[in-house]
Amino acid sequence: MKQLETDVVVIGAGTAGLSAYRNAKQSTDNVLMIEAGQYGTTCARVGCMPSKLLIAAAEAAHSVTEAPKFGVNTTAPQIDGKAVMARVRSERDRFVGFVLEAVDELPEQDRIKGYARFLDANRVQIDDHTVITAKRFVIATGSRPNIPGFFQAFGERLIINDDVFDWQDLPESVAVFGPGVIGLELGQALHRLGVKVKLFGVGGSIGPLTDPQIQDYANTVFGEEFYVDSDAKVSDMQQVGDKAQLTYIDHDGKPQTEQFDYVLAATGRVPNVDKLGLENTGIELDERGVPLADTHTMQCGDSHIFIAGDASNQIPLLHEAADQGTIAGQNAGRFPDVRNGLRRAPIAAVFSDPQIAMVGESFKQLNERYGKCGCFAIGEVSFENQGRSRVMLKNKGYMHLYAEQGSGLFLGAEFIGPAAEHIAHLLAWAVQNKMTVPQMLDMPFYHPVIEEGLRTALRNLNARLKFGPDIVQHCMECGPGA
Ligand SMILES: Cc1cc2nc3c(=O)[nH]c(=O)nc-3n(C[C@H](O)[C@H](O)[C@H](O)COP(=O)(O)OP(=O)(O)OC[C@H]3O[C@@H](n4cnc5c(N)ncnc54)[C@H](O)[C@@H]3O)c2cc1C
Ligand SMILES: NC(=O)c1ccc[n+]([C@@H]2O[C@H](COP(=O)([O-])OP(=O)(O)OC[C@H]3O[C@@H](n4cnc5c(N)ncnc54)[C@H](O)[C@@H]3O)[C@@H](O)[C@H]2O)c1
Repeated sequence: MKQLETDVVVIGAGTAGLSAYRNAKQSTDNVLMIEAGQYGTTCARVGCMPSKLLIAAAEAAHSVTEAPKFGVNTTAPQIDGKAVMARVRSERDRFVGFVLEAVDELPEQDRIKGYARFLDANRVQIDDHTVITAKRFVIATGSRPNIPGFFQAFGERLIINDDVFDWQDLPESVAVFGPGVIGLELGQALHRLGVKVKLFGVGGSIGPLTDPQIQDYANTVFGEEFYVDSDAKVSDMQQVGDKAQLTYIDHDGKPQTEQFDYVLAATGRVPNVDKLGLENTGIELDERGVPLADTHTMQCGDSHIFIAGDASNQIPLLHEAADQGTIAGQNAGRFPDVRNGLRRAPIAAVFSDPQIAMVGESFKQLNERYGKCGCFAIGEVSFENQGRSRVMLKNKGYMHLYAEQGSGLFLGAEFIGPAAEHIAHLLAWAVQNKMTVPQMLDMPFYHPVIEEGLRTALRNLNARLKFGPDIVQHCMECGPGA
């Protein structure tokens, strides 16, 4: 067994780990980064980027399908599944290539391949070849799909997102379990690419939404386009030959038995912390075995161990992994001088159509914080008659904005609608700058743009905060259709 000594060990070379490594190096040269799997990051290999590539192909197909509604007649789109998947894979490989180039540029002696496991609070063993003694650690081991055991009945017909992006061709049919972020994005994209898709959930939730009214709207909109049952009753799961078979109760209450080429499990993700030997470190874990870490320093208790990215189970998104990696890496590098890092306003977007976005505090978080004191107001707008959205035939959507009574402080938003990824940025910047609703209404709004819908919701919110009059229907100074 090889023995090494160093100042900082970073476990995991994903987005959080790479960022932690770079930042720790600013304080000490002695940093080792351990990677058990392939370099290239989850985001580039099997996450953000290939999913958006598949969605882009689906959008291209959908715009052809929609063209006759503008008087532009076309034949139905001819989808070449092999070509779709070839582009997904080749562009994905390009993105992965950039990461690999960056990793290659790091000093070879700093990179160790193998699975790291804590022997005690200052030693990790890598596979069966190396033991490293270190003064500080950053855990950046990411997450993996959480697959309920009963799905094993589908045998090799059961797949996860990783498998989709290695397809050589599109299948004929897929049952997707989990109408969360991954299930919605991939399920709708596959449907638009001509794959027969049925999307099953539990408990009625859809996407990351917590506001019941926006959830209902989302359930209706997606259900109008393809089969979505976010509170499904599914039984008799099994593999039959080369198909997955299941029985479900359809929207009319009738049992249906159906076969699919694949069952895609998109039922949430769990942090990769269970096989790390954390019990040997003495740090405090929550009920799910995840280290309790300060959200501003990423420090586990008052220990010399830091955590970042999906492993922390805080906010499993790419930009959060990068930020947490920066904070954890800086603090591990200069420990015991531990400092608070920048945590930005929460923002999340789902690349479905219509898109979904969450900004600041969610409806659920606000209710937990304020209880039933009536201390926050909700402003709303429907995008169904919003001018620019109707022009583009993108007029499906509903928005809720939240602000504090008395101060008018803008707190957050949940919405589904056109260009939600962009509007979410305006709103997140407003949250981070601690803007009030009147201040947001002082900002410029062009015409005709989707943001005019946001202005209507802000005006409605302003009135409900008792800061101004209710919105005027068909407001003339707003421009036609605003
Ligand atoms: C399908 C999908 C789509 C997504 N789309 C988006 C999106 O559009 N926008 C967005 O913001 N986020 C998206 N995400 C989430 C985003 O990909 C993750 O939040 C982010 O990649 C997490 O980065 P990380 O560094 O924590 O983990 P990873 O990049 O997974 O890195 C963890 C690394 O640790 C290694 N490792 C694990 N255990 C050990 C060990 N014991 N020893 C050594 N190495 C180990 C792993 O091999 C891995 O390389 C998506 C995720 C998925 C699955
Ligand atoms: N656009 C993005 O930013 C993006 C895209 C994809 C993934 N992600 C990240 O990845 C994370 C994981 O995504 P995810 O979609 O796997 O998780 P998720 O938590 O968003 O959704 C899981 C869904 O599965 C459902 N579910 C659980 N058990 C089920 C069962 N037995 N049968 C049917 N449904 C079941 C849940 O009710 C929920 O709707 C997300 O939280 C997000 O942070 C982000």
